[in-house]
Amino acid sequence: MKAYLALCQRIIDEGVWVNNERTGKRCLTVINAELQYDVANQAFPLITTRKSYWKAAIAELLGYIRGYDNASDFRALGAKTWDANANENQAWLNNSYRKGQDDMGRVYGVQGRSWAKPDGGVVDQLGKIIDDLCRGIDDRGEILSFYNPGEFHMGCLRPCMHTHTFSVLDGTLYLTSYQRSCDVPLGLNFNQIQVYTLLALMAQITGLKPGQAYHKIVNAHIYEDQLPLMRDVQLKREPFESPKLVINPDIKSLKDLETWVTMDDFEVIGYQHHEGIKYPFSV
Ligand SMILES: Nc1nc(=O)c2c([nH]1)NC[C@@H]1CN(c3ccc(C(=O)N[C@@H](CCC(=O)O)C(=O)O)cc3)CN21
Ligand SMILES: O=c1ccn([C@H]2C[C@H](O)[C@@H](COP(=O)(O)O)O2)c(=O)[nH]1
Repeated sequence: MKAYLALCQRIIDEGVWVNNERTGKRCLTVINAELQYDVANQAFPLITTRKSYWKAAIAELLGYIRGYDNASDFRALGAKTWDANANENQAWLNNSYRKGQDDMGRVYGVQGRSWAKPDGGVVDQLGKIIDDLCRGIDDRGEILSFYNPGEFHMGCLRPCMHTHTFSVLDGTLYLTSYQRSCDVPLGLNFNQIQVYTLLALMAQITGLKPGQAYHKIVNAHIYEDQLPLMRDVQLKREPFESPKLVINPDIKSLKDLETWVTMDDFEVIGYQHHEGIKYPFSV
């Protein structure tokens, strides 16, 4: 939580204004931020200086794991977060690849579970990683990449958190996650939860011990219409102690995650937080 607040303060102190053509807004921007989450010691990085909708963040992650390409599937799990990108962005609405209401196209989990091979067939990147890790194998290429430039034109948004690399050392699983673009007030609140939970879940289903999760961000920004709320409200508050995330221990495989897991299988204990803040969202 301290690292999150330090990044917000750094953007305010050192950020440079950048015009963003896609959203038509200006962003106060810094380059390069590195966060680390201690999954081994269950230090769940949940924001406490405002109410965080952590279940929606985990629902989003579960949707990526399942390879969802439709905002209605995310809604059914408990995340409304893809509604706007699927249905309100004019460039995507005009795109001939869009298959109708709620379609997100070939984004995130679609690439993670069924990356199209040039000679036909698909690659299930996540399935391969889990098979390897279950056998204690780290081939130094346990990489889950959503970043497929050849198919950007077939999706509503390029992935922001685009690559997750898993590593095993002495029976302990590590995760390094890379993010090219980060909406710090809204997106990072979710992305921190997702990086932590992805490592915790992968360790649980592969029988490895969870270690550290390293989160590397390139462009970290605050949109101009979010700045007053961040500077004058959220950053004036004192953080509370980190809560704990409890994951149902019956989740033991990728199949479990794909079939019966719901948000009821996740619980947060001891979440003390300040009042909610509604940040503007840019489509
Ligand atoms: N501009 C922008 N920022 C993002 O963070 C973002 C995108 N676009 N597009 C793709 C996904 C969708 N994500 C989102 C979308 C919405 C919220 C959001 O509105 N969060 C609110 C309420 C959440 C709820 O009620 O469930 C929040 O206060 O955190 C968060 C992340 C992250 N991504
Ligand atoms: O997981 C996510 C997904 C998206 N974001 C933010 C980062 C940017 O503000 C927008 C994406 O815009 P681009 O023009 O494609 O960079 O969404 C995030 O923070 N986390």
